[in-house]
Amino acid sequence: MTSPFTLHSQASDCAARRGEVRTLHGTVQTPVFMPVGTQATVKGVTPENLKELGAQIILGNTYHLYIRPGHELIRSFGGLHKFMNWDQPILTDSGGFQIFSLKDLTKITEEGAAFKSHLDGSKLFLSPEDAVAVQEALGSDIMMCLDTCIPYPATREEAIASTDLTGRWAKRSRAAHKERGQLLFGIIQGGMYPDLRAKAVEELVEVGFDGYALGGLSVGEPAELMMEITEEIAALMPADYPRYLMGVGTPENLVEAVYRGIDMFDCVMPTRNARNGMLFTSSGRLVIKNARHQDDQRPVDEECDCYTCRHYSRAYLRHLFMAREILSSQLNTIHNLHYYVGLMARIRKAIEEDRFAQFRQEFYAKRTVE
Ligand SMILES: CNc1nc2cc3c(cc2[nH]1)N=C(N)NC3
Ligand SMILES: [Zn+2]
Repeated sequence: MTSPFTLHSQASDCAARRGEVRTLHGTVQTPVFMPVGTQATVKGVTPENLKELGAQIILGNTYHLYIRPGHELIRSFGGLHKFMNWDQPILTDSGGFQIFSLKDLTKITEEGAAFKSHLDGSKLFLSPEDAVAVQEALGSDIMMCLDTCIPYPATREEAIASTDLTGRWAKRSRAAHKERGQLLFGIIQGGMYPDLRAKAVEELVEVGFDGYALGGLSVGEPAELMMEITEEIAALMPADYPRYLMGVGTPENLVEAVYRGIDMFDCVMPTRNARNGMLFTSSGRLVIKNARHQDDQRPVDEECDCYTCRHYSRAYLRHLFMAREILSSQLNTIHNLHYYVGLMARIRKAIEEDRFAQFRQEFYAKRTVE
């Protein structure tokens, strides 16, 4: 198994590292934040917007695309890249998390997950092999194994049973994957039990994957617990392979997880919060509908050079939000994604110059409560 990851530099005073992941559609510089494009679109922005703000790689979702429009239709268009006009890397999540988020999940057996479509209630089934086949049809650069997500909180017995099943499914996913350049990442489950997670790392490394993801975090557990587990398990994940923390997180979470050795992140926060009028800035968060922005001529963030901050005032963005204008979501999303992607670029530079611990201190010093 040759790793797709190259380590460029390791921080001298913490676990942070600077690297790159080679994929079929290009090489991704890490640490990296991946904008979420669940249904073959990063909501509210075009691929050109994404390139302009510096996105290297985006996320798609197997469950959603399997349900609608269907992976066979996307395959007939030459895959997801052609279908959505994005020619850079795409990572597709396996759907494990979405299936487990469905309220009326029917049942999990050794064979796979039987569930009802959230669209029309039709009965569906995905085995680990199906999830690999769907992602091969989508043509994603990085595929995720189908896993079972453990709710928080969960008993140790529940965590053991679920984690063992995820391990057996991982073996089947690997066996089902035809080596065609697409990468396949394993997902480490184990709930909030570090010993179960450590065992899961060992088993997945034994099977052999192109990268390893920490799953089942950011599921409602306290942030301290998420960081504790991240710290302990990241140190056990192979240093010469990509480390991906799924579904995380706030800007602070990203800084703390990079500090502990994580390379890859995805989170709906910058895009979802943008649509809800919550904007990230270098000094903290800004709620655009707040009356104090009504006649404020300044941009969202004086330190930001994104398209939105170069052309529009807080007053105008507040007006668009209050009027429920479509442009509100577009401009707010451009700004928030630019902030997240820009934060990762500043983190990469700080690690290259071996001053990440100092960067981390300065990052917090600037955060005032908005
Ligand atoms: C928002 N929090 C979050 N935790 C996750 C955890 C997982 C995931 C997506 C997540 N998102 N996808 C998986 N396939 N498994 C684990
Ligand atoms: Zn901006």
